[in-house]
Amino acid sequence: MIYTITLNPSLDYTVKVDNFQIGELNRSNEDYKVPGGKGINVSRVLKRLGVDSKALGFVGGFTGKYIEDYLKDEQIEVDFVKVAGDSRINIKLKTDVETEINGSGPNIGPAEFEKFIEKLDAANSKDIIVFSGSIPSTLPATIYKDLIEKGKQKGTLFVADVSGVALKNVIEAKPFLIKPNHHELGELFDKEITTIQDAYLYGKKLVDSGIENVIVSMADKGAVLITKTGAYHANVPKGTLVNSVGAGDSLVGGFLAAFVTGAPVEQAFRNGVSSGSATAFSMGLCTKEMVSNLLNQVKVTTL
Ligand SMILES: Nc1ncnc2c1ncn2[C@@H]1O[C@H](COP(=O)(O)OP(=O)(O)O)[C@@H](O)[C@H]1O
Ligand SMILES: O=P(O)(O)OC[C@H]1O[C@](O)(COP(=O)(O)O)[C@@H](O)[C@@H]1O
Repeated sequence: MIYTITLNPSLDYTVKVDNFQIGELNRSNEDYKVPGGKGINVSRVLKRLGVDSKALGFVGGFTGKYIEDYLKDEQIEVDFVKVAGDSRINIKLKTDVETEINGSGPNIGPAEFEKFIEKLDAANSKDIIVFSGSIPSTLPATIYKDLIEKGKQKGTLFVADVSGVALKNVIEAKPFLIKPNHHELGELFDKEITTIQDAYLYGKKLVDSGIENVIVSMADKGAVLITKTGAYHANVPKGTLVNSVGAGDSLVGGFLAAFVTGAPVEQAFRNGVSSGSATAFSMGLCTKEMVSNLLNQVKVTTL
């Protein structure tokens, strides 16, 4: 089973405004709501690619109910711990550029945290746990690291798509795979990373430190995969950027969907990049059809 963990789920509210004027009354041309949060997006992409997963984390209030109902409608198994406050609303403003405002999310108390840990304790050596997204301020900043160290003793595989301090901490626990984007990798090393060569150099440092696989996603420059035995670059297919929200989560989902069928990591990586681009070229998340249509344009080359 794949468990996706979203500690701070969201209702993503996307608003399209042509000719946006700051400080004025603007009216949207189009707006829509979807459940969000990185782990939830991974579960939704996995489902679209034909792979089941279980979504864990914390939800609360009317927004939490919306998130849970939406996922159930998509036949995604959920096992969220309920909290008293409302799950956050993240605003994705689409003008001539993309602007995001992510909320802080509800408080999580010790009893709720304990319930979550019990649910996660069910995972065993056949399972994959995906930790994605920000850590609510009421939880320990080392939560991902602590849980990886504990779970690795049981043989569970861990994937992490996190940033900032959480990424720093997670690295110490040496998960099976991490997927920073080039900004997040740059922040980690206090260096601006813009080239494939730099993504490789700094990603390699992480593999040398003991992480098995590192994928550095680079938006329209594709992605770099570094493993213990090799390094690869994947280009992106041709297409028009429609929406980059969830592109990174789609890469992770696409990777895992292929990996669980027994595909080697380089092949899973190719499927991940195709999935990321399929999402970038769509208004919502990728579909299986789009991912397979774009796949033959994604070439994986050895670095
Ligand atoms: N403008 C784009 N054109 C084509 N593919 C894209 C674009 N932006 C993102 N992608 C795809 O999505 C993947 C993840 O995107 P990225 O923006 O690096 O991740 P994140 O959402 O985590 O910041 C990329 O590796 C690529 O496959
Ligand atoms: O937990 P964070 O870092 O605030 O991120 C949450 C946001 O990330 C997303 O999961 C999108 O992530 P990516 O664009 O990196 O794939 C949104 O759905 C959500 O609003």
